[in-house]
Amino acid sequence: MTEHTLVLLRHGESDWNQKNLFTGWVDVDLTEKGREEARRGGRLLQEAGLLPDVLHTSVLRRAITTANLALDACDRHWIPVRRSWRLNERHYGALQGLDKAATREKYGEEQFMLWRRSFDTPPPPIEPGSEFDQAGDPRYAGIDVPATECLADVIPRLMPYWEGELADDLRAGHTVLVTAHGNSLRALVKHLDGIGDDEIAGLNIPTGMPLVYRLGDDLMPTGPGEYLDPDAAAEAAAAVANQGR
Ligand SMILES: O=C(O)[C@@H](CO)OP(=O)(O)O
Repeated sequence: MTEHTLVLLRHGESDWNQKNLFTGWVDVDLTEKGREEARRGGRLLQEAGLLPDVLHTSVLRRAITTANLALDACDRHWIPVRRSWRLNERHYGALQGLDKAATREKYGEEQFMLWRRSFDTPPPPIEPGSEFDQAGDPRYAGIDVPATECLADVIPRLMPYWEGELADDLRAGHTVLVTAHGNSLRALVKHLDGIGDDEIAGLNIPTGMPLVYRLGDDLMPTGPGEYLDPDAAAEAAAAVANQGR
């Protein structure tokens, strides 16, 4: 059996993570802390001898910049890159741009958590033409930009990319780095770890922490995914879980 290596990396802290705003498809930048998280992610890869030889990113700046900084830190800035909107964060609908704590206060804990973490409750749809609507953005030309997405909506738009471009690179023997987002990575980890629709609410992906999977020929994990710095990852995942409190 050949082992295939997949490294998942959520982008470093973004401006809107720092401000505690729902982000989704809004193309915000990294904070200085987020940039340092990305560089540290790259150093962890280097120390572990896990040097990616192909990169896949979303089309959002926070994932692209994270990948650039991480790869620069491990001297892999030159590897081939593919980008896809299919790796984008889930679209947060009308919540994009809203403060998480104020939203929790206004709608209550239960509704807030249904929108944030339930498998199949989408946030209210974004108003067409409103400030954070991406419909006219040239990078999405020819794509039906969603008006909102729950995790159940992310899976069918992500899986063709997993089964296509990502599977091809993994099967070719490459060490594949995917830099993406909290919820697009939750969807991928749900598939890899076989997490049930109810249990997925408890999964939070920390920013800037490389998560490594060894996959068999069927491209399913041969063991649990492992964070390169498990203690820091657990602490950072708890901080994500507590956003809005
Ligand atoms: O706002 C978002 O787009 C996501 C990730 O930052 O937030 P949450 O963790 O609340 O799903």
